[in-house]
Amino acid sequence: MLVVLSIGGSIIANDLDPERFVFYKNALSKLLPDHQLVIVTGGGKAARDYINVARSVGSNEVVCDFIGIEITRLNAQLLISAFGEDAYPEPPRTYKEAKLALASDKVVVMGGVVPGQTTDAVSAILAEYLNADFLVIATSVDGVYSKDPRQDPNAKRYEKLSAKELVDVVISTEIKAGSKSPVDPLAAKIIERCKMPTTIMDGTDPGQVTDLIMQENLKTEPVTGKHPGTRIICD
Ligand SMILES: Nc1ncnc2c1ncn2[C@@H]1O[C@H](COP(=O)(O)OP(=O)(O)OP(=O)(O)O)[C@@H](O)[C@H]1O
Ligand SMILES: O=c1ccn([C@@H]2O[C@H](COP(=O)(O)O)[C@@H](O)[C@H]2O)c(=O)[nH]1
Repeated sequence: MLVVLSIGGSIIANDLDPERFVFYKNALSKLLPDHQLVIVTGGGKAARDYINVARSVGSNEVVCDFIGIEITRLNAQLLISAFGEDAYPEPPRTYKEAKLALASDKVVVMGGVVPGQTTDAVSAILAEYLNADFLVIATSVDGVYSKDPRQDPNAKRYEKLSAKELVDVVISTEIKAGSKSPVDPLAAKIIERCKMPTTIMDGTDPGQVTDLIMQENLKTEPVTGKHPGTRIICD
């Protein structure tokens, strides 16, 4: 099964703890015999810090985005280092490079591609382009809520959403370098158009991410009977 996994920078790189990269690599390595993996890493705190400085000194949003992209690529390089020989040695800079890299049968890890989007959109576009079987967005929140749960304690968490409903929830997200959202609007629109089976979940425990991918592959139900995160239903 070909899986595209977006790992939020907030999950893997917020405090730049090397253990987080090794923790993720160890968990995901269990998938390698049966899965092809393309991983897209986000920028996390470092990206937001750099973007804030750039904005403060007068950079426009495109320049801020380019700076964010560089940080996401640095995080990709750290994860590549953790995977060692199992990973393609460089983060691809384009979608086409990613497809070529995948032919190596190694784990492909990359960051951002072009301004005006986030790494969520990169992962959704890659999933469509590569005809992936499953897209997982591992982020810092346990699913999609009716509103930002950090701003509104009454926000409702969705276990399932149609792709159209996902678009409606995230469409008002600001298109601004460093913006916070479980998925950006472009990613949601791409998931809708290509009907990509997708789960958006808390990525704090990479073991849960790995378990979910194995269950998806075997078409089995979780032992607990409860699916993690929010499942996007595409019909
Ligand atoms: N409708 C919503 N449902 C869930 N979370 C939301 C919603 N709207 C905004 N958020 C916020 O989005 C945040 C997740 O986005 P964030 O950009 O931090 O994640 P990431 O992609 O994992 O990391 P990074 O952007 O650093 O790579 C949550 O902490 C939450 O506060
Ligand atoms: O394709 C891309 C990917 C990222 N960016 C910019 O980088 C930051 C950090 O990425 P996250 O996915 O949010 O962690 C993002 O906010 C954008 O400013 C980009 O422009 N293009």
